[in-house]
Amino acid sequence: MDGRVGVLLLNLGGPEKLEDVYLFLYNLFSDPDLIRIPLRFLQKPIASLIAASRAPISQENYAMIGGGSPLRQITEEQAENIENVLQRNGLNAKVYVGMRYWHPYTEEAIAQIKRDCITKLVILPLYPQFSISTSGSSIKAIDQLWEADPELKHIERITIRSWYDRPGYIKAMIDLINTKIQSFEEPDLVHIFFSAHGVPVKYVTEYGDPYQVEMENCVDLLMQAIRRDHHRYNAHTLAYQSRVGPVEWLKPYTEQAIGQLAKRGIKNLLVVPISFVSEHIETLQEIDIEYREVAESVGIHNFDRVPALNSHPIFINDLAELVLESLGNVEAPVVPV
Ligand SMILES: C=CC1=C(C)c2cc3[nH]c(cc4nc(cc5[nH]c(cc1n2)c(C)c5CCC(=O)O)C(CCC(=O)O)=C4C)c(C)c3C=C
Ligand SMILES: [Fe+2]
Ligand SMILES: [Fe+2]
Repeated sequence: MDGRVGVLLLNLGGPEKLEDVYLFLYNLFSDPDLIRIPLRFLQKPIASLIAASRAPISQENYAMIGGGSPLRQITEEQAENIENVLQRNGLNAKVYVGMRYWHPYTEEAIAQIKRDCITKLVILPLYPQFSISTSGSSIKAIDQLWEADPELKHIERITIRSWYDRPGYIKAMIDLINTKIQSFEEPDLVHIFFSAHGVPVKYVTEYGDPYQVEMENCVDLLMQAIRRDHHRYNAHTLAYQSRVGPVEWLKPYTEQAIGQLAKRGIKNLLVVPISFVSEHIETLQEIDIEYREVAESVGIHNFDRVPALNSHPIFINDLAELVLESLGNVEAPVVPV
């Protein structure tokens, strides 16, 4: 292959220390793809107000998980592991991490990509399902960097939008779900509860975000695979967590759905975080602490969560294979880690 191949993993980023929380939130709320302030010149002043008002509660939450987000470390490990699988398959590519709202920022990654004289870049968002608010926002930021810098035009870009239907991703998820189901005393009675990160309803109804459809398809694929192994597992729910602000978000909301299931007599709940592939505050604090408390308070005492994929080998191999396929190298199956 001519030139040098790079792979850029996109992610959200998270504060590494409690002192970072305000600036991280300010970056997040300054993004018009995350909250749209109709008057553009008010975006930054309003972002600083919302960030200041949310910072204390957000800091409390980060304090509960050790004082910062583990996202950077996990994403850097994923990058290293994908790079190793690519190398083993004869592709001498370098894998970079570009975060939207914290270090290493996407801009920093692109600057390094330029210095490394990369000529072909595979852009791979670490969100299985596409949303305007996540992958969309990061891809747009990259487009803007390309428009602003003529030197970047020499780098060919291959952008992967979403990949929730990849067989390796599904297989790795099923592996984790099955292991957890078997750890319950009565595996047949386990209700599988998919908890996705929410978005405001108008993203789907007004802005055309495919997020909800991709999420529902993803759950269907996972349930089909689970039923192939265990014919009796029909019981599942998809709900949406982590809403912020006063507007309506996708429903059902996770905490309300847990209450409804308790009313139906469900006693065994296995939560599957589904919109994100790494541990972060929404799994470690919101599900493991907040939603566990909600479940306990309504009488669901057998409550567990499936771990995030992080560097699950089946998942890492699948992402490497996805990169190879996007480059047209499909002849050989990947040599696994
Ligand atoms: C697919 C995943 C995610 C979607 C969709 C998403 C949309 C979205 N998020 C906010 C507001 C906040 N998100 C925050 C943190 C955060 N968000 C995601 C993922 C998605 N967000 C993750 C993984 C994280 C945690 C990162 C980490 O620290 O590890 C936060 C800050 C935390 C807090 O204060 O609760 C906010 C705020 C909106 C408004 C939105 C859709 C429009
Ligand atoms: Fe979020
Ligand atoms: Fe949250």
